[in-house]
Amino acid sequence: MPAGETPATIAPPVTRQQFRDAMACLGAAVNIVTTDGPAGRHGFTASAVCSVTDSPPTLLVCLNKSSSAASAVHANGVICVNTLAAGHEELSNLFGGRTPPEERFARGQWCASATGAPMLAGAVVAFDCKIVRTVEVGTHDVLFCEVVGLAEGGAREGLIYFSRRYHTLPGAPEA
Ligand SMILES: NC(=O)c1ccc[n+]([C@@H]2O[C@H](COP(=O)([O-])OP(=O)(O)OC[C@H]3O[C@@H](n4cnc5c(N)ncnc54)[C@H](O)[C@@H]3O)[C@@H](O)[C@H]2O)c1
Ligand SMILES: Cc1cc2c(cc1C)N(C[C@H](O)[C@H](O)[C@H](O)COP(=O)(O)O)c1[nH]c(=O)[nH]c(=O)c1N2
Repeated sequence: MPAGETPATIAPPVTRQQFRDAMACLGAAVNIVTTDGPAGRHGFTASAVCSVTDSPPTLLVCLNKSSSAASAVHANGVICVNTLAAGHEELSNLFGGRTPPEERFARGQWCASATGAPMLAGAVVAFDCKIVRTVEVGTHDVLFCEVVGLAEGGAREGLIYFSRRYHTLPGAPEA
């Protein structure tokens, strides 16, 4: 559409495909959300991650209820949100579905965070969290997560998912 023209509107009801096509226009950081505990180790790729409040430090993660990671996440009650860096595209796809959990962790270097959830060496940042509330909305559970620990991985270039593709973000200049 040429700049300055009125955008074409879509009449209700908005279909799933129309919604997805529109959401593909929103760039987002890519994260691997991990868990460990009595229900075992698991993880999934998530772009639906957002800051909620800084007091107490809280973020939210939207988790598809049909994900193979869902039961472990709920039972363990802890997650680590590992924000991916440039070069992590393959790892993102590996955690993006249809691979058994242990095969996912065969790639990348992982250590246990304070909550026990796997933390990725080389992530841009990692948020170690306890799940404090869960709200079910449609196909997803919205996990409200209190951040109990942080690790800055030191990776310089970021990774973003936009228009169904990965893009690299340049890092901040050296101080
Ligand atoms: N929030 C999510 O659950 C979510 C987000 C991104 C991608 N994905 C999954 O990753 C795969 C590839 O996605 P893609 O971006 O290349 O193409 P796509 O056409 O499946 O999705 C486009 C955009 O729509 C949104 N979306 C996709 N599936 C969704 C869902 N089930 N619930 C809510 N929002 C959803 C996301 O913002 C996504 O980037 C698909 O299987 C998709 O379902 C899921
Ligand atoms: C870039 C990108 C972004 C997302 C995803 C995928 C990819 C490639 N997926 C899908 C999710 O990772 C996938 O469904 C899980 O790995 C579960 O798959 P299995 O049920 O284990 O096969 C995903 N799922 C989810 O529940 N919330 C999310 O925010 C996202 N975001």
